Amino acid sequence: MTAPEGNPAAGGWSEPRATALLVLADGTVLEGFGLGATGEAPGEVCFNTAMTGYQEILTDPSYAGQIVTFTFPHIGNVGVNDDDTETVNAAAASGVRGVVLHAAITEPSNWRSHRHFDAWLKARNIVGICGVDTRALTALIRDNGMPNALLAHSPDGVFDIPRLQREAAGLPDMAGLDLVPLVTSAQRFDWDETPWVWPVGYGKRDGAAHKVVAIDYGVKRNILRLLSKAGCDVTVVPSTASAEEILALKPDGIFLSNGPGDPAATGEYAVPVIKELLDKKVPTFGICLGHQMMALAVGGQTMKMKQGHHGANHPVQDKTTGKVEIVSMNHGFAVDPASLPSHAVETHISLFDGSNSGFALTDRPAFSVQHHPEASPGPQDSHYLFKRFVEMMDKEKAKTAA
Ligand SMILES: NC(=O)CC[C@H](N)C(=O)O
Repeated sequence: MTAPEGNPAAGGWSEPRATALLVLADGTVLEGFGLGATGEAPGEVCFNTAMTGYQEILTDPSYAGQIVTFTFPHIGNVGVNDDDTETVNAAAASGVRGVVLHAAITEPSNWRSHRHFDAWLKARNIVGICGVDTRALTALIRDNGMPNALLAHSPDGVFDIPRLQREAAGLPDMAGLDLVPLVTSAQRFDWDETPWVWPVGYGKRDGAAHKVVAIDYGVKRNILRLLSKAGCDVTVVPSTASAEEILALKPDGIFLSNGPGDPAATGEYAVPVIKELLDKKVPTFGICLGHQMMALAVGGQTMKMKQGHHGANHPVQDKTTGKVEIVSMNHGFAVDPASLPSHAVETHISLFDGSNSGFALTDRPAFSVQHHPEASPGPQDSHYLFKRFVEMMDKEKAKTAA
């Protein structure tokens, strides 16, 4: 345990007392200092290598059921603001369960900051720990995979360690977990009557708007923003919407969102709907979980990754153009490219490990990517994919008009 400088909870350098523990499923206990909400948070521990964007990461509903370890040591020092939250659905306020930091949170120093990061974590009920050797924890995840853990924060420093170890060992595996119900919207939002409708005129192209139905498996705000900016009228429907309900909205295109958990666990309700929509040849674009579910819908398979991809500087190659893009990634499952049928052509690959990062159908207007083209970790290399989706809808519309 490293006593973080300036942390009042540390009790000075001489006798720091742990006020938080990260208890891994194998019984390993990492001691540190509590921050954010108090209490106990169960989850799968992953690491994220991004140096910026902690607010976007911690409000991305795809992290539901997970505890995020930041490899970057200083997190929280630019505070939090009201604009960068990725959660759209208020009910999904605490997708992520916990946060593991190296250094203590400092006073915010940024002109955009509205709030102290620690107060924000508390308000969103996210349990946190700092003072952890996050390099060692990351190396452990790299070598052994993402472990389940209980993150306990108790300001009085009293912990029942054997119970925490027992409970951590008994947590369910992420593989097989459908976490979409935790984060999806509860009902369909009518285009004209919902605050989710992006204001008319917000970055829209003149005329020629496409009506896009976005299926919300835990959608990120910036995806809706960029769809809107690319010229789409967006209606958000819950993950349980039927193909019939969706088709009744007469969409020019379908968007399949990102989301948490195991894509294969959504096979009962989401995948058959996607299959039906694809069979109707409605132009379709999927991101991350949406990409994985689209692969399942065409008969492909997904698999659990060992350490997953969570970061903001992953190189991906667009095989259709040869171009390399620097992208944000956040996934613990991946599409097995060998399982894809012959009418699904791999379009993108991760240059870190060669894993699949996108495919397109050759017999239907549909494509999807594993990475996050909406994210802007500095580079905005993948924003062109929204344009590609709009051009696909333009083409399909021209076909039906002809
Ligand atoms: N960002 C996402 O949509 C994540 C997809 C899926 N839950 C995974 O971990 O692979």
